[in-house]
Amino acid sequence: MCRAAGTTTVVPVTTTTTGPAASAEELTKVYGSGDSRVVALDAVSVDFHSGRFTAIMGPSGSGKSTLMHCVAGLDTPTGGRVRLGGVDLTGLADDELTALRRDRVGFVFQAFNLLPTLTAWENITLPLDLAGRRPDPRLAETVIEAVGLADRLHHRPAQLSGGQQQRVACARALVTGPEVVFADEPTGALDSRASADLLALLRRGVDELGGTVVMVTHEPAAAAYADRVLFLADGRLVDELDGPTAERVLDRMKSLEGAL
Ligand SMILES: Nc1ncnc2c1ncn2[C@@H]1O[C@H](COP(=O)(O)OP(=O)(O)OP(=O)(O)O)[C@@H](O)[C@H]1O
Repeated sequence: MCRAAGTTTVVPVTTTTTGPAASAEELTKVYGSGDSRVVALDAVSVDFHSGRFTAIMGPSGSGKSTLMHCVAGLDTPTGGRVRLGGVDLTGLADDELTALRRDRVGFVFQAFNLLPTLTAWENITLPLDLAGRRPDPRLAETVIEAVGLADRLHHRPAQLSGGQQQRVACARALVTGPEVVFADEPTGALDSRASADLLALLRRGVDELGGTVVMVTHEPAAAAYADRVLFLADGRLVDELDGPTAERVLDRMKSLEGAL
């Protein structure tokens, strides 16, 4: 799964720190061949700006997860380019991609993916331990305060509610100070109250920690926490909305689904 601390893989770092936190250029992903060929992404170009919260929406099968996985270095594109924190992912070897994900990216998945034998605190600091890094005390304190679990840090995941577990996963994603946090349906397994807490936490990660969040969601109310919503249909970027409200997102989704 993860690499042990002390491994020597070094991710190439460019000297440029301006520009988007991540970007895709003419990104194409094709699965299968012949009769089972599926074009999941069809020449998608998009920038994910630093310090912004972007939601990705679209009908089922439109390519949302594929886009996120390719930009996060979890999946390899068929064509086009991905840049993440100034690094061109094209042609990186597997161990370089692993190191890049470990050092520069945070993930929050629908299934919380916490290690059951570790406490909340040990789960939160696991990526740092694996990278042989110590938590930045100020960042750790801010994250723990934001997560609101100061009195639960020594509990194991089974002793926490689903909402609390997801907030631990979110803290784990934020505590490394990553270039981008990628969240794939992070509220999919939560009730509305726990969803609101989690989304507020991601929002604070952007507003107070200067993070960059990219989130795939089906829920207009969740997308309304973002600064910008991208809409995919049939593997193409077909629309976007700045300063979204749940109503406006729902309207766009209805017109998209009506057009299919
Ligand atoms: N590993 C795979 N092998 C073959 N086809 C795949 C694979 N992964 C995804 N696809 C196909 O690629 C297309 C896009 O899938 P993707 O999961 O990115 O869509 P999505 O918008 O995230 O869907 P959902 O909202 O249902 O999760 C779909 O037609 C899907 O069936």
